Amino acid sequence: MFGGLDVLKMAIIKLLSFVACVWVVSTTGHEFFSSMDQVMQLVEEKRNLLEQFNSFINAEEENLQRLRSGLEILRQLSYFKDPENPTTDPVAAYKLIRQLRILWLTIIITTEKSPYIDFQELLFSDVLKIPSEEDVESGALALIKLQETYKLYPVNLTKETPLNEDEAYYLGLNAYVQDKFQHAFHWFLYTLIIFNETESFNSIRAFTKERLLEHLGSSAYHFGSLPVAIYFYQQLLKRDPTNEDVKYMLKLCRNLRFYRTSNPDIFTLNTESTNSYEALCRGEVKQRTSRRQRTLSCRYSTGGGNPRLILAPLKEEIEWDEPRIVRYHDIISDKEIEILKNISRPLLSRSRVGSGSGTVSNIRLSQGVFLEEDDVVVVHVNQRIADATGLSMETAELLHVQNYGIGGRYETHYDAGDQQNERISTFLIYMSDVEIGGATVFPKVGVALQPKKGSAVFWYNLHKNGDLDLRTMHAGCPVLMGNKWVANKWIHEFGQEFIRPCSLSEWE
Ligand SMILES: O=C(O)CCC(=O)C(=O)O
Ligand SMILES: [Fe+2]
Repeated sequence: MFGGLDVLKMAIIKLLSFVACVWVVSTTGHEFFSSMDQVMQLVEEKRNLLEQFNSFINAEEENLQRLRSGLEILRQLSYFKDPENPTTDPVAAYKLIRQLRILWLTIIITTEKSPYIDFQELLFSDVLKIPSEEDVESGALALIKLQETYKLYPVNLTKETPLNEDEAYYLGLNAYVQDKFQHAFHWFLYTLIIFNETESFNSIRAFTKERLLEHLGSSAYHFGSLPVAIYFYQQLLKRDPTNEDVKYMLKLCRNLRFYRTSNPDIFTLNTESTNSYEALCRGEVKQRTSRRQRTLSCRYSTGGGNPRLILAPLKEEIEWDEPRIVRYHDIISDKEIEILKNISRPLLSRSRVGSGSGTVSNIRLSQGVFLEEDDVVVVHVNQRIADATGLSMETAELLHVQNYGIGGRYETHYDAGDQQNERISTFLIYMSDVEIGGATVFPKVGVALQPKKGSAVFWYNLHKNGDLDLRTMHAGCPVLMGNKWVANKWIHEFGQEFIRPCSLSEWE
């Protein structure tokens, strides 16, 4: 059938890697898409590349000039002027030999390697940080994931930054190979609209209209929307009447229509919640929970008479009662945040999940770093966490700074597992606001906490008896717009015995 789905998929995968190869110059092993801050630093890389590229073109122009004058000299040589009647004058012979030799050497040198060798060296060095093929591909998948979570059509997603046909087509292909046929269809449709507007301009594209129609038909077919598939296959057949594969697909779709009872609407994204995590990320908080949230209170806290807090009490807000989630406002200043970001920037690397050194996973799209107490700001922040929570930092982990990238997120997880000396509690500092998305959500209890720069949220992951509190399952929602920075302090059980006495009760 139609070359078979697998064949079509293989062809798409090949095309994807081809497109990525064309777009991407080199792979430096440096990852961009998982940190918005790293993406923003690409502006600097672009400026550097622009300057070097300009110098390269100037040098190449000079080189061409030299080659042209060499060609002119060759033409002028009397020997070449009259090959029928070559001269026997020894001086002319010597002159010819010498000039030819010099010219030959010049040609060799000027054609063999670029006069501006520094540029080539720069292109293939680690100095210039260029996005890798994986960056382009993962960035595309992150955009599709954003569409899924926030139910976005291509027009919604591209409101700020329109995409050209090739970019949109590439996103369609990425969605298609991930079996996300509805999103693939919408990207191909978006591509078709631009294609039709620009068809007369004869622009160079990575695909043909026939290919696009085939993908539209195929995405609709796999989604189960047979009438739409038939429509696009018909369009394709009009342009390519002898295409046997299309005739076969048309026949197949028409036959299947008799047996299928459902006809899913490919044009409308289903806004019913697929899971409560995504619904919370979209701000769909239940009436009941939002009312309960409103009854919770705010107060000034001195951490039970902590001398450091008597003069500057903390602004404490109860965000949720069970499990208790407390927000501390203005726990860290903008200046301290800038310092923490500056220390972290050069040290960031892709976040991992799991025990030990962990593994890179799409569940957690961000870059992070654990900060030693080398800087006084890190020491002060750790001290403030100790003051606010009243807990010992003796066995706590180092302060972990995180920056999220394109569609950056951390899907539902528990901070604690079932090891010894578990993470008894989490102190999560928001080091930025987030324009859209990026909330911290607790799907089991229906809580969504919006990042607010300078504030922090705190909760216990364990009951007093040491068992995991299942209600603390949480997630960092995908960032739709903004550059989200957080800092985590994970506080462990050991050392808290006399501060938070354990309980034998099953319920505490
Ligand atoms: O960024 C967030 O909102 C949550 C981060 C988180 O849960 C974590 O890093 O463990
Ligand atoms: Fe977490």
